[in-house]
Amino acid sequence: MAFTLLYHSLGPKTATISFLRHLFARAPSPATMPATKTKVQDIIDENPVAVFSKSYCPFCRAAKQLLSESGAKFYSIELDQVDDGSAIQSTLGELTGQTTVPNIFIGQKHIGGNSDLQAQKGQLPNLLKDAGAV
Ligand SMILES: N[C@@H](CCC(=O)N[C@@H](CS)C(=O)NCC(=O)O)C(=O)O
Repeated sequence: MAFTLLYHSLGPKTATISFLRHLFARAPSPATMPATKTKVQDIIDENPVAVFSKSYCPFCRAAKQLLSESGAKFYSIELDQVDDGSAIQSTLGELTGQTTVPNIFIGQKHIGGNSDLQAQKGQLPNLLKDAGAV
């Protein structure tokens, strides 16, 4: 209907370009999809420790190992094994400025990646206690 109106008022070529532009301008990118943003925020809010991870990532393994050795209960999601993994990763990029995994939150506070977690090893017991993760 919208295309027919455009076709008659603008002509076939301009109508096609205009219609396509309209379609793509309205399509939200995965990162801006409200459902993904809500899902990411819920994961952060509902878990004392949240690790956004990938199953094959050695940095993710090291981060989860340190958390386990520290006695922390943590939530982790493997972004390479879920359908919305890349949308979640984009949303995390918007939220934290970090586009790599692992992307770690303790007590709703953004810690960063594995190197950031390892650098906070000394403060980790207190951080985990304050967050209610141990
Ligand atoms: N310095 C970072 C390195 C993290 C990193 O390079 N992760 C890789 C996966 S092993 C990554 O996110 N690559 C981009 C991607 O998977 O999209 C850290 O310590 O966390």
